[in-house]
Amino acid sequence: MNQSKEQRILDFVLQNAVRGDPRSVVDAIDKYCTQKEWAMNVGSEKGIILDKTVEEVNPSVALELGTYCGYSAVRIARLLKPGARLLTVEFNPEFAAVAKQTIEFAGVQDKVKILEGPSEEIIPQLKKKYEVDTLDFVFLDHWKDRYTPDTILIQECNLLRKGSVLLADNVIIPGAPEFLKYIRNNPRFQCTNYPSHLEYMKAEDAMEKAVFLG
Ligand SMILES: Nc1ncc2ncn(CCCCCNC(=O)c3cc(-c4ccc(F)cc4)cc(O)c3O)c2n1
Ligand SMILES: [Mg+2]
Repeated sequence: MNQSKEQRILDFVLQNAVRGDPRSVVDAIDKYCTQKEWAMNVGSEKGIILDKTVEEVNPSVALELGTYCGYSAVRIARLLKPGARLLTVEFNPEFAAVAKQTIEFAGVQDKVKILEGPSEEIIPQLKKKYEVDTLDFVFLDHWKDRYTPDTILIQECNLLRKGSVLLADNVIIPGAPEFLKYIRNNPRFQCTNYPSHLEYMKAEDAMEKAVFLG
């Protein structure tokens, strides 16, 4: 049965990156997706915005919605302090399997837990089943029309604390206009827009940061 694009990306990582070196895994995926096949990883330019935000927040508990091949999970996990952890949600089992191998090859598996299922099911389980008190950082990179309902659900589940940071990918392409309207008009969030470009392309994109004010 012929390979998926995600399998081809993983094979390229296994053959071109260095086991235990997260930077080499990130660079290998960026190289493959620049030279061979486009894929919806956050990419190197928006990845720097992600890195800077993670370093600023220095989260003990981080949540990612939309794991895909594990590119941003590796980017986030490599920056986490000892004992800190990333929970990443992916409902496509094939993507989750590729991400698991990418994360293990990078050597960050002890910091990352892949939760398979739709975000709307997983989020209400975080406190009891996954022993989360509050989330310090949330990276939204899943269905763009789930950004708003999941941000509301995260608040309803009492998962945010004063200073929790949300960072949303793709607010221009594919776009999350309803999320921007919701979050920018919500007095409980302080928003900042970071213009950038669609991964591996010249088209304009942006990320939106929203700090929960409590
Ligand atoms: N609820 C729930 N819970 C858990 C889940 N796990 C996965 N999903 C489904 C997520 C499906 C992938 C989401 N990501 C994107 O769609 C995406 C697209 C583009 C893009 C595409 C074509 C273009 F021409 C231009 C830009 C670029 C990006 O950077 C993107 O992130 C879940 N859903
Ligand atoms: Mg994205």
